[in-house]
Amino acid sequence: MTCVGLAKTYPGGVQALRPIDVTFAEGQTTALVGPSGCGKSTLLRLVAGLEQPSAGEVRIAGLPPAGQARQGALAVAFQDPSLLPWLSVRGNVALARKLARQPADPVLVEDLIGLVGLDGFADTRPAALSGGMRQRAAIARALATRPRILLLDEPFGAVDELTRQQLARDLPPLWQPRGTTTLLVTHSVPEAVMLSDRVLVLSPRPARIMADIAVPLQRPRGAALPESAAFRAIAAQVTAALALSDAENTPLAAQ
Ligand SMILES: Nc1ncnc2c1ncn2[C@@H]1O[C@H](COP(=O)(O)OP(=O)(O)OP(=O)(O)O)[C@@H](O)[C@H]1O
Repeated sequence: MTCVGLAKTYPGGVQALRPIDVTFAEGQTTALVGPSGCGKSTLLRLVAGLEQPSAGEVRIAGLPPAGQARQGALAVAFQDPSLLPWLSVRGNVALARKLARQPADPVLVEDLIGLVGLDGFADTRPAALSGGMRQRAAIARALATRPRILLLDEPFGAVDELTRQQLARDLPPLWQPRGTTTLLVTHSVPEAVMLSDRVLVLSPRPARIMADIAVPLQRPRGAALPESAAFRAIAAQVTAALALSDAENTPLAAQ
């Protein structure tokens, strides 16, 4: 997946993204971190085909993103999960396959619901779930089509800290062995390092890539990994790059 000269200025003149050139290797997970409002979600929405670029383009296996989403090859789980209120968790997860015209796979649907920790809530409707549970349902839904590209925008934002850490350990094995290319927006440095093969640190708005940091830590990654020297060294690198990015913050960029 490649972004070539990808830039976005919103109607009204807010420049969110400077022209960005970046290639995401197949099967890799990349975390996007940067100051609030810098343009991380904009980049994700452009890659998802939910937003049109002002310049440049996104290519996924040589094609624009829109067609990929329709075929279920590209899936998103965003911070505010848009689950259908009249369907149960199971119904929402299963619907993703139907919309992508993939055959029903009840076993996969049950497996995913269990893996995100919603066993016992498969028949529950979104209104009766907590925010964190809805986010987990959205992750299960995103994985239901076995996408090649997975876009996660602060997917654990409403999840408590312990569950967050558990999801950061348990979820990557769901997509990594399948060669899924994953982009993850997060505000948490430990989460970025735990989940990814690469961390991109973005500048204040309009975003550009300030640092491109490799995360060559072995998988699977266990609960003790954040205590290791290797993990801490990478986290320190990301934190230092974020501090540099913050230092660039002008009153204009902070608006
Ligand atoms: N639809 C829109 N119309 C106009 N401006 C927008 C729109 N969406 C986002 N913006 C602006 O573009 C800039 C980047 O927003 P974006 O949501 O991409 O940032 P972000 O890095 O994801 O922020 P956060 O970390 O706070 O979620 C912000 O100044 C925002 O106000």
